[in-house]
Amino acid sequence: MIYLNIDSIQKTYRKGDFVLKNFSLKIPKGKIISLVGESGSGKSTLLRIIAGLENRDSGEIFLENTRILNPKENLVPGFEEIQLVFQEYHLYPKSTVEQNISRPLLLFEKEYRKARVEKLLNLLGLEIHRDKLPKELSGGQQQKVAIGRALSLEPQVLLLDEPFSSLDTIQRRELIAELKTMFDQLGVTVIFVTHDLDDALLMTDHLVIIQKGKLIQQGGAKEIFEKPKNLYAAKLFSHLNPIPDKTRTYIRPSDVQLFKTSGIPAKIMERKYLVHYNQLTVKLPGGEQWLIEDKKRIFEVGERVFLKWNASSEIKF
Ligand SMILES: Nc1ncnc2c1ncn2[C@@H]1O[C@H](COP(=O)(O)OP(=O)(O)OP(=O)(O)O)[C@@H](O)[C@H]1O
Repeated sequence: MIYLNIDSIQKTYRKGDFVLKNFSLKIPKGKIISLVGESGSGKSTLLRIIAGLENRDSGEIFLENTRILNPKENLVPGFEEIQLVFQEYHLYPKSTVEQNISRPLLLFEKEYRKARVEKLLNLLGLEIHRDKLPKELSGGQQQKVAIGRALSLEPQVLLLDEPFSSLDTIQRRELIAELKTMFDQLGVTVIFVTHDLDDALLMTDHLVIIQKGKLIQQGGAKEIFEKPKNLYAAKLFSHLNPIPDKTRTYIRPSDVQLFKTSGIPAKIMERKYLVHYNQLTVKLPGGEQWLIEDKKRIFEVGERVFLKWNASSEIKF
């Protein structure tokens, strides 16, 4: 059943310059999706519109049967049921972790407030930090507090706008894995915005790809990897080598095999030691440069190699 219904949203900041174009997305209750797109593609604008914090030019947002009002229609913009978390934590610097999380609950009964804060401290693994000030926490811990505060009001929808981009890779990956488990336990519906596909996939396998304000493709990661709708969606997953003499046809570096004796000849121009393979830049007879993966790490710069691939791995648009 559709829970969050984003229907034909259009948005311009300047006349004629569409930031969101006819954007529609239907999300079931409790689903976690990752919204992926490059900088400037309209992701933050979309989240602010969903949260009722930004006016849309046309289109509607419904949370079940409740229409999300534009800020201009609402005395106090925003909705308790939909919480937005940004990269900047905006914690109260002179309040402890516990106080930061319980702050939105000031008008609630003491018993409820206490129980809710305990639950979140526990779920977020922050009990031992409860009396610390934000400046005594790591970036990841501070972001957990911000998420705890956003969750204190028991929102139905949590919108995460690149909240982990200031953290280092290891911190970020651990936090995403932890939070994903927590979101599943709470049954909260989540839209996670990122431009990093690895982060997106750690959170969920369900991707929504946005390009220049338009929804390009959505679905499971495997499905999009195997059948990308356009070059942009395909390139999110890996580099693409254009196949000479075949228009708009590409091959992924991971799908090219390297041989010492037969295949398409190429010369190794550059070699980079990456975590899982050596990345080779090779030059084809026509002068095209391709990226190739040498998984056995056996080829040297200057050597000649021969390339082969399965026609079924070619990607055509
Ligand atoms: N308040 C604003 N006034 C005018 N233009 C804006 C405003 N906010 C965003 N824009 C423009 O709208 C476009 C989309 O911006 P938005 O921040 O939504 O993209 P994004 O995908 O979230 O980018 P990023 O990943 O860099 O945060 C950009 O061209 C941006 O310059």
